[in-house]
Parts: sequence; C-alpha cells; structure tokens
Amino acid sequence: MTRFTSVAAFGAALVDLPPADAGARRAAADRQARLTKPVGSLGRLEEIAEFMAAWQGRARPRLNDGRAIIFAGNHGVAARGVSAYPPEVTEQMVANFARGGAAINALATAAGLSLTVVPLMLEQPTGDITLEAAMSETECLEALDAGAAAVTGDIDLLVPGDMGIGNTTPAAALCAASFGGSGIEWVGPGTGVAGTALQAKIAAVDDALVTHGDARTAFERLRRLGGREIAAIAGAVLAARHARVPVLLDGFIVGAALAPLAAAQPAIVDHCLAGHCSAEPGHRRLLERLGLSPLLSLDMRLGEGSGAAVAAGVVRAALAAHDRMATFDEAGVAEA
Ligand SMILES: O=C(O)c1ccc[n+]([C@@H]2O[C@H](COP(=O)([O-])O)[C@@H](O)[C@H]2O)c1
Ligand SMILES: Cc1cc2nc[nH]c2cc1C
Repeated sequence: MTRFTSVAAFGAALVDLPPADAGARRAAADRQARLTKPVGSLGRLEEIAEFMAAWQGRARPRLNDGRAIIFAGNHGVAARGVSAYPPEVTEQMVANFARGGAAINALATAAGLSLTVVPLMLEQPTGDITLEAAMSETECLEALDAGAAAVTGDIDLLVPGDMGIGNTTPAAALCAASFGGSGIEWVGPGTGVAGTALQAKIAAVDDALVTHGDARTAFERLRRLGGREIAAIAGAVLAARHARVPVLLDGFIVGAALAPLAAAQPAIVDHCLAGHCSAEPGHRRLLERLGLSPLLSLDMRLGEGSGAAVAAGVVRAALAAHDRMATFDEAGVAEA
C-alpha cells in the first residue's frame, strides 16, 4: 500500500511508476477482434475495454467494485470573494452527501458505484495562496496520505471527486504554474462568478503566481498553490497507479490536482481516463496538456465526481460488450 510519510516518499512514488499489464491488454484486444462486429466498430468502447484490461491485469475486465471517493476541503482564498457561494457550503454539502441528497448520490447509484466522502479539516481553511502557502509541508503530506489511504482493497475503478468552495482558484493557479500562462488563460466562472468578481479571481491567480513563482517541484506547487482536497486527489491517483487501479477523472479540479505531477512526470495519467470535459473553460486546455481525450462533453461543471460518475456508465457499457458478446466462431457468423 502506498503512503506518503515524507516528501522524498512522494517524489520517489512519482518517479517510479509501474506500467500496465501488456499481456492482459493483448488478450483483451485478441478477444475484441473475435467479437461479432466489423473491426473497430465499437469505437472508443473498444479502447476503454482494453485500457481496463491492461490496468486491472485481467483479459476480461470487470466493474464490480467501482468507487467514487469525494475529498472535501476549505480554502483561505475563498475569503477574497472568488466564488459565487459562501465557504459554509463546503461543510453543508458534505452533510448533504451523507444524507444522500446530492447529485453525486443519485449519479453514483445510477452508475453502480459506491460512494465515500472524506472531509479534510474543514474547520481550518488553507492559507490564502495570494499571500502565503496553502499548506505546511506536514499538512500537505497529511492530505496526500489521506488520499492514498482511501485507496484500499481490490478496486476495479476509482472515481475521485472534489468539494471545496473557492477551489477553482487554486486549480487555475496550479494549471498556470505547471503548464504556463497566467490567470486570464486558466480562470473561469467556477460556480458562476462574473464581472468584477471574475476580474478579482484572475488577479488572485496572478498574485499567487508571483508569490509562489519559485515553487518548482510537484510537491511544492501542490503545497503552496493547492488545497487539502486537491492534494488528497493527487495522493489517491498516485496510490491507485501503484496498485494498478484504473482511474476515471472528473472535471477541472480533479484534473488540476494532477497538473503539477504531470508537468514533472507525464506518464502519471497513463492509468487515467478523462470522464468528461467540464464547461469550466480551462478544462479543455488542461486535458490537452495532460494528453487526454474526454469520453463525454455534457456542459457539466458541478464537480463532486459527477461527470466521471456519468462516464462510468460508458465504461460499464464498454465492459459489458467486451464480456458478453459472442465471437464469430460461437455465433457462426462469417468474418471479413
Ligand atoms: O469539476 C468542475 O469542472 C467544476 C467546475 C466549477 C465548479 N466546480 C465545483 O464548484 C466548487 C468550486 O467553484 P468555486 O466557484 O467555488 O471556485 C467546488 O466545490 C467544485 O467541485 C467544479
Ligand atoms: C450547492 C453546491 C454544490 C456543489 N457541489 C460541488 N460544488 C458545489 C458548489 C455548490 C455551491
């Protein structure tokens, strides 16, 4: 089990990434080629089945244990009015998740995913990134490790999600610090800011980039510009990689959590599928930088793992076809 007890342990885990199981991928592709359909006619469903086989190490991949895990955190920068909603909403939504009343409760159930919520010190917002580091070294390690600790057992698909009022601001800052550009290129409306509030949000990202311009490593960028739920998502995705668990990514914040890791080690997203492209404008640019092509584009911009949960239905369909279709031999259908 991967745990992040030191900065060195995190750095080593990011360098030493295990590859997929090439034999399982080949076996899945061989079966795919024998199913009763014109070659390639299931399009990206074929690629999804082979991806799942490769990372599960199984010629007939399955989706019995699909897990949505929502990490929640609060942000010091939210006090600058960068969100359309007040910071109390983070904790109120965590209570709503627990009662079963949020979109992700309905969508995870519809997709056959279990749902866990991990609140991260909601009573203690991170530092305001325009002025200071979001987290101390210890706080960032604890958040990374909380993410890794949530990846337990034989998971078939991990669906990490985020909840944190204000978190599209650190997400934009992480993208800019990792891939270049400034606030104007990476900031969008988030929950719905416009006009002068949107200008203040762009300025907050530009200020944070100046304050933390000397942060060069993945860890330092996460620690100084990120947030607890963002670091936990990075920790969960990295731990999933070491357990060879495939990951289905949600929107802008989940992707941004990987930006500093991917800038240092582009192969970190090899075990990830992009579930959807969010309506948050920076997300399309981020997916291009990560080299991922989204499965869905439904103008969703909710977070909480919701877009990925919808995409889990597509993954389920891909695996059902791969597992249950007859081969040409079995069905007595003539091949090309
Ligand atoms: O996932 C996305 O692409 C996404 C885009 C916009 C907003 N959100 C959600 O809205 C919250 C952040 O928005 P904001 O305006 O408070 O920065 C946070 O709880 C996110 O889960 C999520
Ligand atoms: C109500 C609400 C629900 C959310 N879920 C994820 N981010 C959110 C932000 C708000 C404001």
